[in-house]
Amino acid sequence: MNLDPFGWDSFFAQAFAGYPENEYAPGRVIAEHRGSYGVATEMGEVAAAVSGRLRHAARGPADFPAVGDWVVLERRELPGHGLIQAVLPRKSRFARRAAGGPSEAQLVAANVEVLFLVSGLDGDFNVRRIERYLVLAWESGANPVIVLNKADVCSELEKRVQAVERVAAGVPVVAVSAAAGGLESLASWLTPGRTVALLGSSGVGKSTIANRLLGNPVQAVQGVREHDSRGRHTTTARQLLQLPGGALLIDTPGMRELQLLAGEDSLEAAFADVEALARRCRFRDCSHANEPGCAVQAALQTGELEAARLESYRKLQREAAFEARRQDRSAAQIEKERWKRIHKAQRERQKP
Ligand SMILES: Nc1nc2c(ncn2[C@@H]2O[C@H](COP(=O)(O)OP(=O)(O)OP(=O)(O)O)[C@@H](O)[C@H]2O)c(=O)[nH]1
Ligand SMILES: [Zn+2]
Repeated sequence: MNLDPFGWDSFFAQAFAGYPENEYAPGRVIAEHRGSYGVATEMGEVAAAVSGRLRHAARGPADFPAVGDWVVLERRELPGHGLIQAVLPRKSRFARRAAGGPSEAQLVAANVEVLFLVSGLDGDFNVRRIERYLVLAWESGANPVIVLNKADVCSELEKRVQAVERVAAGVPVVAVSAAAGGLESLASWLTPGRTVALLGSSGVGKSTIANRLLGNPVQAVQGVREHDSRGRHTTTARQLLQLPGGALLIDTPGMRELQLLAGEDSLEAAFADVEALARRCRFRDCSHANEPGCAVQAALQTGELEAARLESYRKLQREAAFEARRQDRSAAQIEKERWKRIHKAQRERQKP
């Protein structure tokens, strides 16, 4: 099987070049179930597990494979058994706080190239929330595209698109209606072999868009997710899906739980306008409260900067600072958790 349709390219080929081809084969993680992986390889899809070597070398959850990762498999074990020896460098990564305890980031997806940030144009419309998602996008390394859905029920379309464009800093903004119209305006990002993902709050239409992109409603129901009796989503195993046009969609439940886990750098990227103003303040450590010569306050006066945007930036800065303190754990604690994981894995293996 040719791996190009799964997104194999020169970036990954170069990373794989260090592994002898007669011993190792590359593959892409297309599904993850507690500790085991579905991996697409030249020999077809295999069920795979991480090797003891990888497990022991891992410094944290982020060193384990995630959906979308390209991994290095032991060739002699294929196609019957996939043994993952290494994870190739990532183009992008999406992390969330690991469940249970003060643990470090856990990956929910890797190597997303285009991230559709979905927002509703209906009563739920919220520019501040879009700002937050943009920070997340910059943090991940994927290229964001802002998708404003439900254009069919929006009476002030132009005004809202412009409001978003003002905070988007050059990120493309498209208005669509997944339910009523088509998604042709997303086509230019859906090129063969390119990996995309949808991110946005509950109810904005991510499932509707995913089903539309998948084209075949029957396949969409089976392949993506179904609403169970309680109206909640249940998920199936396949999490990296091939769209009819050849693009790849990562659709994992983990993406739904993503919260801001951003560093200062991505904040600065998302709020470059405020940063540029702050650099013009008279005092280097200006708090932009009531210092003389404050360019930020001046911009608020002229209306160049919206007070809500500044407040949003401050709030996100506080969160980032909190997160940084949380992640600043001692090496001993990381080591302790590593051993806990190893022992747990050993117990799992010993189960009949
Ligand atoms: N009017 C209108 N409604 C839409 C559109 N797209 C989706 N909806 C509706 O919005 C509701 C939520 O859509 P979903 O696709 O389930 O939203 P979601 O983002 O997947 O939500 P979660 O699964 O909770 O994360 C559904 O009732 C959809 O029918 C649209 O373009 N226009
Ligand atoms: Zn200032």
